[in-house]
Amino acid sequence: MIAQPLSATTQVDVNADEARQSPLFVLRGPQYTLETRGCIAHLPSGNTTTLGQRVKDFFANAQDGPKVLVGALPFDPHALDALYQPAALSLPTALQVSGGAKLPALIGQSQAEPAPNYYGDMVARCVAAISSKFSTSKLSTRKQAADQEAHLGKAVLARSLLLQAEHTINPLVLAKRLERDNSVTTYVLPLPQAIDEAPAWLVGASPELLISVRGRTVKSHPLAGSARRLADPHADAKAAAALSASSKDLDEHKFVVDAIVAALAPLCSELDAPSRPSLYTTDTMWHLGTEIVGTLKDDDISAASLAGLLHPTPAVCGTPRQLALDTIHQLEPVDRGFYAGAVGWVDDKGDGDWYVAIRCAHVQADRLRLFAGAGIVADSVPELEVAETAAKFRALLDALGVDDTHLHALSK
Ligand SMILES: C=C(O[C@H]1C=CC=C(C(=O)O)[C@@H]1O)C(=O)O
Repeated sequence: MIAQPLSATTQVDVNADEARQSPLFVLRGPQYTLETRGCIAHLPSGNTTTLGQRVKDFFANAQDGPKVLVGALPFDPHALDALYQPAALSLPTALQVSGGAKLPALIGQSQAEPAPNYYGDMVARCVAAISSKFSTSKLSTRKQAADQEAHLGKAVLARSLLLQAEHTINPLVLAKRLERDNSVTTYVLPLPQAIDEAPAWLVGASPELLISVRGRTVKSHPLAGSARRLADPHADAKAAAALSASSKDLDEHKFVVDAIVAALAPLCSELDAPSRPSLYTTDTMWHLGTEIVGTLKDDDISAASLAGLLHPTPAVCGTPRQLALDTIHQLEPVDRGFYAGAVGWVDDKGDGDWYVAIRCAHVQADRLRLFAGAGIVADSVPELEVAETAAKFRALLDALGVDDTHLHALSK
């Protein structure tokens, strides 16, 4: 559907009410922008294992309208996804937001859930649960341990920050602020909500491509292993060099690449993944990243079925998957919902792009819940993971104009 970068620009005037009446989906990345309006039909919801088949059945019986489904997968692969066929695709748009591009002021104290010290305790408990078979000094026994599916090697633990605004937040204004970082893909999409609740949105700026399909070409760009960007260029370069050389971060990264390669290899005639990650940077974070590129054996495999197969990768969940999911459910006090899920689109030919739904906020009326997670491995240090998650909130906090002096909840 979107093979070429689009360049035309139109202007639309959108306020929060219109956005609600006409569900608006926006995915804006360095290569192209996809915007959709309205909703013709919902994909019957289900879990990741049935996603590919449901999408296929949907397009086999699709009504008139754009032959594309847009939406989100929740973090929990057993929970229900939320995809729909939009009524119209818009050209790339310079959003003119009614009332100017203002966000309401934040009021009251932010609330960290869990509190940072509790998060540190969660990390310590997780490190204790990680099998010594996975310690970086014992890599030779690691594959054996993973094969047994019995030993936890990595789990990604998240925390959240609740913020209260003076009045209703327009999700499009927040997305527009996030767009200032052109290394990320920003997204805004409506989320399922209870009938008596205000409209809910997921708004974020993801640096991480879960899967992209164009014809038989597949790409994935997993990230794992992080360091905060620093204002001083010399210190910033040192932080990046330290990240590249960190055995703990390289280890954390390898879990993700191994899982994606293992899932894609049986479906590809060619698959290329560099043996060492490279540095990837956003305005606020350094990451280790690996570009994986392959050729599918079969035309019949859609971006949706691959997203369902890969999600949740060890970049947001852990290894082995089920054990990591159990650990996350035991330790995290707040349900992730669609944070650490995936957002994207798939068309009737199977092409599509799905991004990992990180660096985001769940926005509902005048409240925002920001999420940030960090990969925990045998060598993780609780205080450093508290600091890393604090740094990962920065993308959203900068967009909201919140500085550290107003944010006691971030690290205390
Ligand atoms: C889970 C998140 O980040 C993932 C992506 C990049 C680096 C990560 C890390 O270094 O832990 C995480 O795996 C998040 O930002 O909430």
